[in-house]
Amino acid sequence: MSLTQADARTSPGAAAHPARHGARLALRGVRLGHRGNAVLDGVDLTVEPGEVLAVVGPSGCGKSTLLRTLAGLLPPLDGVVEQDGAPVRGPGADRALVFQDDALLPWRTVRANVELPLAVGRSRGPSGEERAPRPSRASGPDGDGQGGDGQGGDGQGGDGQSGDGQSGVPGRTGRSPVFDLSRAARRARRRTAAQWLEQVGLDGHAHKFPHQLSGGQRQRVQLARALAARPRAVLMDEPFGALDAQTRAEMQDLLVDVLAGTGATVVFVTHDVDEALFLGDRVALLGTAQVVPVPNPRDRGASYAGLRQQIINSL
Ligand SMILES: Nc1ncnc2c1ncn2[C@@H]1O[C@H](COP(=O)(O)OP(=O)(O)OP(=O)(O)O)[C@@H](O)[C@H]1O
Repeated sequence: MSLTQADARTSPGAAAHPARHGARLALRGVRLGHRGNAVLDGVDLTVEPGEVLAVVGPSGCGKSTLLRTLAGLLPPLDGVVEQDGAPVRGPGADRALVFQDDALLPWRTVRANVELPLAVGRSRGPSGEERAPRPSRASGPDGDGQGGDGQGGDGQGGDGQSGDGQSGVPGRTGRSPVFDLSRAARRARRRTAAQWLEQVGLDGHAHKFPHQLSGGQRQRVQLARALAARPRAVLMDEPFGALDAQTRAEMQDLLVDVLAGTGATVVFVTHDVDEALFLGDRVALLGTAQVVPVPNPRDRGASYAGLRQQIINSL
């Protein structure tokens, strides 16, 4: 199974954001599975930067296993998993995961959930010291996502109600540069989260808790959280599988919108053939070890009777 270079016209945001490109993900001769039991063998698959690869296949064929292997959560039983030519040896902030299951932290507000990867992804210098956050760019969510990365320590409340959460940091009367940077970073995180929540149509919901949202709204929060830290790859495991048809279509459109400009590479597992044909530049059919290109990705007007049947036959 192999993928070749994606059509540049269909790479989401590639032209709009040439400096921030997606990761190239590759599986080379990979045998993957759980506890020594292979689910798929001899997998050779390359996902090009900025490409959306939809993955379909019969239940139990290994779609989630493939995604977890790409994420670095599951080591391959054999072969090599690479990101930009370097072996993937574990999970990384560069690769965000979005699941069907509600993976939001129920005790954190919507905004605190979106801030989470920014806080976790704090940057440290070679000797472990906190580093200054990079200056934020005011050009929208994509512009300053890293601005909030510089510092963590927002506590579990995560809503700015808690302290800086950094031991040994001087108080207000004795501010050190570290303290000031931390405050700036916290503001940047909050600003980034607010921008992403606006981007996914949830401004006004920032202070709610996940249980106060609908299923579609919770998926929007997951999307905002996944993209807030500007990952170079987004790995999505049936993210819209539990939604009704109309909400699902809205989420597909939203996904296309929010990916535009990020340049992120996307691997999108789905059971829905039409979803795969709408979102994917290509569709990987795990059941038959084929990868088929989609002529007009993300075009609601496109219809592919033959291709659709080929995919259905592979399931
Ligand atoms: N944690 C695990 N430990 C052992 N075996 C597992 C584990 N997770 C999945 N498997 C097995 O690996 C195989 C592939 O599972 P996987 O979840 O990747 O399939 P899938 O294609 O995503 O299925 P579905 O479409 O039903 O979600 C199955 O036989 C499953 O039983």
